[in-house]
Amino acid sequence: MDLEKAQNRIIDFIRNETGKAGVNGAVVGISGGIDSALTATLAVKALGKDRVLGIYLPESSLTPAVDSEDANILADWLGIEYRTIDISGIVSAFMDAVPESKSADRLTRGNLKARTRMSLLYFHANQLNRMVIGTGNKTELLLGYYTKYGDGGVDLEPIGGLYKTEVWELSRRLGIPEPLITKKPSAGLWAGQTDEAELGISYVKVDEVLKMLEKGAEHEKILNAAGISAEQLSSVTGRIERNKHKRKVPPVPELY
Ligand SMILES: Nc1ncnc2c1ncn2[C@@H]1O[C@H](COP(=O)(O)OP(=O)(O)OC[C@H]2O[C@@H]([n+]3cccc(C(=O)O)c3)[C@H](O)[C@@H]2O)[C@@H](O)[C@H]1O
Ligand SMILES: Nc1ncnc2c1ncn2[C@@H]1O[C@H](COP(=O)(O)OP(=O)(O)OP(=O)(O)O)[C@@H](O)[C@H]1O
Ligand SMILES: [Mg+2]
Repeated sequence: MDLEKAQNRIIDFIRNETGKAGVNGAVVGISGGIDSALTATLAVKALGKDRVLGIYLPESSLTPAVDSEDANILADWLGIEYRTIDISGIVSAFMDAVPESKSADRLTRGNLKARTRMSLLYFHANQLNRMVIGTGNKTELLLGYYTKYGDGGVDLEPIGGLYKTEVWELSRRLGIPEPLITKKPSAGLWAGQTDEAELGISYVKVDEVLKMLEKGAEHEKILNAAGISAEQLSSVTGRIERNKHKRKVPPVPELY
């Protein structure tokens, strides 16, 4: 990939889409992770620092302190307006109102957190006449590795054409502070969660696999070239298949 060209296209995309929508700017959830860091950086290049609001949305009992430091470092580096809203009280009020949620599995509870963050970002977008800028990369979008209407509930996906490994490359090129680039990717939905452990494969390998699948390569060839197990490959293809619905608008029955 020509990263210079990709960067310019993404910047134009953000400028054009927000311009067409007639909004005043962007709202981005800043987690201290690299996807949001790159997205916010490109949004600032497209719109200027005064039109990008970054919101850090920790859960006090769970989010590691390093995320707060990294989110702060990024916001300072970009010079954007930055707010912090703790989601713990909202999530626990939900749990109190829905008693069975306390015994729900960690995935169901985790998705609730992602959807709580989405609601807070849209609150600000509504108030300020801005768009919610998503941070999904191509790897996540292909795998459906995001919460439907949670972190997937956004107005634009500017880095949705970049594989995760390309997110790292472009981030280095733009001089994003290194600790955010080397940090292990995590959705932060439960204690100790990391993307690669949950997916059962590294991002380097999964990107290799996704690129080969995109070119229509045979599974046998992919197994040999990527050096992964048949179980890892079927887990990847299973995710793609299972999560196809996330990339469609909800179906409507034909009545005539
Ligand atoms: N065929 C179908 N057609 C239409 N809708 C269908 C469907 N199958 C399920 N559904 C709906 O989709 C729901 C399941 O999807 P969803 O609610 O998204 O839940 P699900 O895909 O099960 O879980 C989200 C995954 O994304 C990961 N995640 C979330 C957030 C952030 C990040 C990150 O990297 O930062 C990662 C998370 O760790 C988990 O692995 C079902 O409850 C149902 O409502
Ligand atoms: N604590 C948080 N504060 C604000 N936004 C958050 C928080 N956690 C998640 N989000 C939002 O959800 C998005 C999806 O999370 P995801 O983990 O995929 O991206 P990331 O944290 O930016 O990067 P990484 O994959 O390196 O962890 C984030 O980019 C961010 O917009
Ligand atoms: Mg993260």
